Amino acid sequence: MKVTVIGTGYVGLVTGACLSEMGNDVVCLDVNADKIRVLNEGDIPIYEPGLKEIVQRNVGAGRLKFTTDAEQACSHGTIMFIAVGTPPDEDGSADLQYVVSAARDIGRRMTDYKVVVDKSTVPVGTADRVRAAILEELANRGVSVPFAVASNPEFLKEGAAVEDFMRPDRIIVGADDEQAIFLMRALYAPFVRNHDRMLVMDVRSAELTKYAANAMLATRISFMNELANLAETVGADIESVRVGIGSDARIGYSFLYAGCGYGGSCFPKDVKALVKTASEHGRELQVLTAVERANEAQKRVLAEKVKRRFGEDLRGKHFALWGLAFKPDTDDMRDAPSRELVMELVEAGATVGAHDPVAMEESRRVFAGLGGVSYAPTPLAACEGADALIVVTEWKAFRSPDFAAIRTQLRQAVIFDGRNVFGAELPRRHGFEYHGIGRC
Ligand SMILES: NC(=O)C1=CN([C@@H]2O[C@H](COP(=O)(O)OP(=O)(O)OC[C@H]3O[C@@H](n4cnc5c(N)ncnc54)[C@H](O)[C@@H]3O)[C@@H](O)[C@H]2O)C=CC1
Ligand SMILES: O=C(O)[C@H]1O[C@H](OP(=O)(O)OP(=O)(O)OC[C@H]2O[C@@H](n3ccc(=O)[nH]c3=O)[C@H](O)[C@@H]2O)[C@H](O)[C@@H](O)[C@@H]1O
Repeated sequence: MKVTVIGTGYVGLVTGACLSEMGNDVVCLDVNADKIRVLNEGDIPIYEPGLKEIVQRNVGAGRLKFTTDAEQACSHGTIMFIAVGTPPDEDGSADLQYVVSAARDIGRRMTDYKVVVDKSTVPVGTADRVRAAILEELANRGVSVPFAVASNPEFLKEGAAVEDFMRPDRIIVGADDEQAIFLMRALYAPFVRNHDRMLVMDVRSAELTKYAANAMLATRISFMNELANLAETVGADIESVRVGIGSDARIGYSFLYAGCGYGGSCFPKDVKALVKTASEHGRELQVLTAVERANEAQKRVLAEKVKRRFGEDLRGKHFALWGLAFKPDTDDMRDAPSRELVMELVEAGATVGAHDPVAMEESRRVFAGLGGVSYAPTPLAACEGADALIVVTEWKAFRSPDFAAIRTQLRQAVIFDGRNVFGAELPRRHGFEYHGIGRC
């Protein structure tokens, strides 16, 4: 099938690459010429396990092309995915300017039937705005071309994006046009071969399903983080509590890890956007408002622990930081808890020596101009001369460290474990003072 993907970020690039891997003829469009140049040179602009190989294979096979030429891209696909960013506006609502601009790009050029698919995470009612923008452009041209607008939200996780796209739990399609539903079923059939996991529903329900999923996951995390803080106060261990409740099949184990707050480009912005959508319709989402507030507070927990231990004035103190990305297996630092932590430490006068397996380049960009942050080539090197080790991201490479070697590097044997990767016992046996999240 001929497919166009507008936007080659985490979602667009994975979508285009995986669809071409299944034999589709895909053209990916982006306004960012640097990204397209990198892609055309056979590299990928993000770190995502397994993606580069798929991109290279399908570019080589001629099934995957990258362009900045809207004319070429918009005349190509029968199915036109919109996978551009929907960042938070100042008031928390999703900024739809890129989605609408992509829709206009399509409307300005389409000459035959298209299924325009919202893959970006967009508030309820956006499909209507996309349809209106396309109709307006067609009217400007004085032509009438048939098209359908469908919603097909994406549920992939960064770091596991290819696996999630190739083996989805479900594929949600919101559409009311029979031809669009038929084409979407045909496109996704290879991804759900063993049993059909495509759920077709009305467009508004599909749009809301995406926010509901992210909001539910964020709620579980904030719930556990609040309980973790309580566990510390009452002398309980949140890890025991996690296993104790996760074993109830009605609850399950997923997304119950307490930590230093959820980050990334989606949970924070999507929770805010859903709260905003509700308020625009005169409704208050009390649970989600609290989820967001709890997460904001949780992102400060590590800095508070450090200050409780070393004092409010951190001048002359140096800290080793393991992990900058908002989660393992990505270089993405959007809304990462490390950002707030580094800012708070540096503002209090401390210096930071950081290590992350892939996000150090991104970090240099994020903290450009901020003094006091240096980078170490290995986790151990980051510990040299530090007053404590702080773990922010649970990369696998951090999970079984050589505690004896770390002790020789640190000035003081103190660990703050923002992701509970070590557990208390092992570091304590090595003579460390251990501060986890919700650990006794
Ligand atoms: N990052 C993730 O893990 C997931 C993201 N989403 C949603 O998918 C959407 C995209 O997210 P990301 O891929 O992370 O964003 P991103 O910021 O990585 O990529 C968006 C891309 O769209 C391009 N773009 C913007 N306007 C354009 C236009 N008019 N024409 C062509 N290209 C244009 C930008 O240059 C950029 O390369 C968002 O709505 C997000 O909430 C959904 C599921 C997972
Ligand atoms: O809409 C999106 O963009 C995506 O958002 C999340 O994916 P992602 O943000 O890539 O990563 P997650 O693995 O969900 O982690 C998000 C944050 O929650 C934190 N987290 C996760 C799980 C947990 O138990 N505890 C916890 O604190 C992580 O450390 C991370 O900061 C969802 O999991 C995806 O299904 C969704 O498609």
